[in-house]
Amino acid sequence: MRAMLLVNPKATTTNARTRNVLIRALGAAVELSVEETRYRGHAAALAATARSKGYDVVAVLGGDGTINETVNGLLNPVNGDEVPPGGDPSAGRPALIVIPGGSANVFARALGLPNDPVESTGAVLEALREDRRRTVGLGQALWEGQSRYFTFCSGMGYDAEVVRAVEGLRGTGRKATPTRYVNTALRHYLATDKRHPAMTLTGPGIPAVEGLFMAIISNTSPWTYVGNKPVTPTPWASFETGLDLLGLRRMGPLSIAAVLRNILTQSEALPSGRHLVQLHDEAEFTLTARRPVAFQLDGDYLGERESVTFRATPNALQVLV
Ligand SMILES: Nc1ncnc2c1ncn2[C@@H]1O[C@H](COP(=O)(O)OP(=O)(O)OP(=O)(O)O)[C@@H](O)[C@H]1O
Repeated sequence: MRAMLLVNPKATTTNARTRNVLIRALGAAVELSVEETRYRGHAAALAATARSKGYDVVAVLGGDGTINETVNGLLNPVNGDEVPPGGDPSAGRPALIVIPGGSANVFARALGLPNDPVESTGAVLEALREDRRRTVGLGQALWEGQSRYFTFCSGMGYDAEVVRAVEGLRGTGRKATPTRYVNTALRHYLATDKRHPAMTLTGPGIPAVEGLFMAIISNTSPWTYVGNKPVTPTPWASFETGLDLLGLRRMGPLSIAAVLRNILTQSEALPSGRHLVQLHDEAEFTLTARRPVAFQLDGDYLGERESVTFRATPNALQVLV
């Protein structure tokens, strides 16, 4: 079995020691080549190369950003590999292995891996030995002629504004800790527009909903973690179903407090409230906005957008887990 290991040396919790442990362990199990990512977007290019060269596995040591790039590289179409009708699209792509080396590691943890690179290495070695694969669906966001896949979530509105603010802080050298996210979210709540909702939700077979301030789009649950605590605004979302959505039509302190109480304390029940909009297991929907609204995907800020379509991509990848 041929595997390419992609290491982001700049990811928050990746260091030379875990990198070496992983290289030794994986190298004993498969024919391994190792690549370090050198710049933003490099993981996507390397993963696309691994796919076109017929590698069986692409392993990633890094955070959710590097995993997102890798997945997008793996899903790039390669000439002549169209899936026959009824075929399994995941079968023609290298399988994915993830080892958490970032700050939040939501994708790895949502797959059930321990949030520790050495322990996760043990778990994926066992999966390799037993050829234990899970086929997962992905989300896809499409806007202005562009598209990008996401592994766990996307969002428009307040949560994307918080992602943008944290990215700004990281640009000044500060790390993205859970405390920094929470503090930034609290501070930014005072600044965000709580009076003029901009978004409308539409989709095939979905009654149009106007007046949304923010929307969380999920491909799995949890949406994120605060430390070890899962945060579950869309508790029914899963890698095996279509996309879920939680939209907010009010941003007042009481409405927000009720949502926070729900999503921090309940893990299985849907958040309740008349100001909430919920979708479960949908194939496609679109958010349009009457002014540009902040947009994020797998925790990566992608600018302000006026219309984004979200689409489920079933059976996109096999993950060794
Ligand atoms: N050598 C590099 N120098 C600078 N940036 C890099 C390099 N390699 C990859 N990147 C970029 O770093 C970004 C963040 O990396 P990654 O997601 O792996 O770690 P993280 O930010 O610590 O984790 P998380 O996404 O969980 O917060 C990625 O989007 C990737 O494009």
